[in-house]
Amino acid sequence: MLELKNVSKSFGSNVVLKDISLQIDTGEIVSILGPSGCGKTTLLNVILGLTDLTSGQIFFDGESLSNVPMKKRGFNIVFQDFALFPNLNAYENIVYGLRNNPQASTMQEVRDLIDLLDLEKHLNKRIDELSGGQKQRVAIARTLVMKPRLLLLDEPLSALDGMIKESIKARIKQIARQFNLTTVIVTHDPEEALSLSDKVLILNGGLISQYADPLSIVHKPANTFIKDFILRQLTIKRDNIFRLFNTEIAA
Ligand SMILES: Nc1ncnc2c1ncn2[C@@H]1O[C@H](COP(=O)(O)OP(=O)(O)OP(=O)(O)O)[C@@H](O)[C@H]1O
Repeated sequence: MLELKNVSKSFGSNVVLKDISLQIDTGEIVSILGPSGCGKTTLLNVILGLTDLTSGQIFFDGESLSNVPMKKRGFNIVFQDFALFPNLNAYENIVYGLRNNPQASTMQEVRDLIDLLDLEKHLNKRIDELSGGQKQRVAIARTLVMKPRLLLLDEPLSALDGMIKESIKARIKQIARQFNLTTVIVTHDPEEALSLSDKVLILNGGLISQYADPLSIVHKPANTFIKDFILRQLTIKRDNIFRLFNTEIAA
């Protein structure tokens, strides 16, 4: 279980995270959702250990991470731009981390991941020969071979469209379930957050606006920000699609 207790973060006089307390159970998928600049990436970086806290504490399975540096946390992140090595092919990217840590995964486990992410036919391709969805799957495989205790994903779907997005969503869910892997995802898209996650953490101005399961957010919004910002986007989308499907074509 990941637990944040009264976490705050300031950059100079800019207070970006304000007294964030929450728990994420092992194996849960949690999305961090909110408008631009509300502190989503900062919260992800604070969990990862890339950014120091100003105050508060983070615990993982009861252990305080206050003095645990990023490399020793056993957490791993997939960055928004995938950060793949352009001079290596897809396979070399996937196994890159095993160079210094060969015991992290067996070759059979690597093969199983390649299979799970349907990457077999792309292994010899250069990174610039891969589509966005294929790059994303290589980036996820590269992270999973290291067997992270916690998987962090920064806007994993924002560069993808249509059915590719749906297929990556399904794979993220499958991975979290299969490996019982706690997964934290940053997104600015309410539909994505509510359809992908067990729980959604909605931030507004660095404060928790609501932290609940998707159905509670939709049916019991905690405040006007959730109603006016988050739910309004969804109802407009729903109504647009509903109108299209319910309008007859003139004969
Ligand atoms: N290293 C930094 N130094 C100074 N200020 C920073 C730093 N990182 C983030 N900030 C500030 O913290 C605030 C929150 O930024 P953050 O990137 O966490 O927001 P976000 O919700 O992820 O935004 P977006 O959706 O636009 O990526 C912003 O005002 C930003 O300018």
